[in-house]
Amino acid sequence: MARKQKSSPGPYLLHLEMLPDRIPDVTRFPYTLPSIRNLGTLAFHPKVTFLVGENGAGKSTILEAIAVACGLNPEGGSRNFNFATRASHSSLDECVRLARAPARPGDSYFLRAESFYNVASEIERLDQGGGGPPIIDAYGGQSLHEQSHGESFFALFRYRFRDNGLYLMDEPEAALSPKRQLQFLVLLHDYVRRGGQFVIATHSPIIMAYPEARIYLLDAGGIREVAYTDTEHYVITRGFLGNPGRMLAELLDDDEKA
Ligand SMILES: Nc1ncnc2c1ncn2[C@@H]1O[C@H](COP(=O)(O)OP(=O)(O)OP(=O)(O)O)[C@@H](O)[C@H]1O
Repeated sequence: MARKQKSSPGPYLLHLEMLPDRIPDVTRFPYTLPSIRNLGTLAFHPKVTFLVGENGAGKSTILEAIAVACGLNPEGGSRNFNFATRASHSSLDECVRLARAPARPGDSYFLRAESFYNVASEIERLDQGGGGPPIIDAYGGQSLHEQSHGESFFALFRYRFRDNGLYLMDEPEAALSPKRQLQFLVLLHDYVRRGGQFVIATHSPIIMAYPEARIYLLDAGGIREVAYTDTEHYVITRGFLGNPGRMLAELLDDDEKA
């Protein structure tokens, strides 16, 4: 009988490489997106890789392809989840190659903020079936549906993640207050020290400040690495908070716009 390989600290993912020969139709989604057309090779940071960019730039599409290539459910969850509530995910996972390091993660999980509700429902459905310890115990024991959106996210980060884990997260900040986003950074740092590797799509200027990370910006030109202080998220937030009155006056000056 094959023995389960022991987990060891990351990194687990080295790079993602586009295989242009496998693209079925360059005129169709997702290959029309500049970030995907020009994906080339995306080298992961050994600890944390951030994907940032405007709404619709293709961050979720790329993260989903990484998740599926890792054997995770495109709608989110651990390897044990295989529910599907929507028709299909993109075919991008079939047109990329994921280069892996020799180390094996002891745990992997795909958090999609947009479908975390469905993950919570699936946990309840599986736990109603009985047999074995309740899955919800790994999330702190309290039904995720009976907690606020932010509390349930935080229960996942705090209780469910493990040492030597590979974690893919799509907008983990979606439900978190600024204070909880700071606490998220503390947890992130702890999991990184315990061997974890993360790939995170985010709009949060707080979360993307994590220092042991690489930031990739997806835009009309494709994908490129950027410094934290060069991101629009940092520049716009800093400009706004530095002088909200001035920026509001510029934005809301009806006379000038009319
Ligand atoms: N199944 C689909 N068919 C056609 N177009 C799609 C499909 N799914 C997503 N798109 C489009 O592809 C683009 C990229 O979507 P994606 O969700 O990857 O963006 P994103 O960078 O994660 O955006 P956001 O920051 O808003 O979450 C969007 O313009 C979206 O409308």
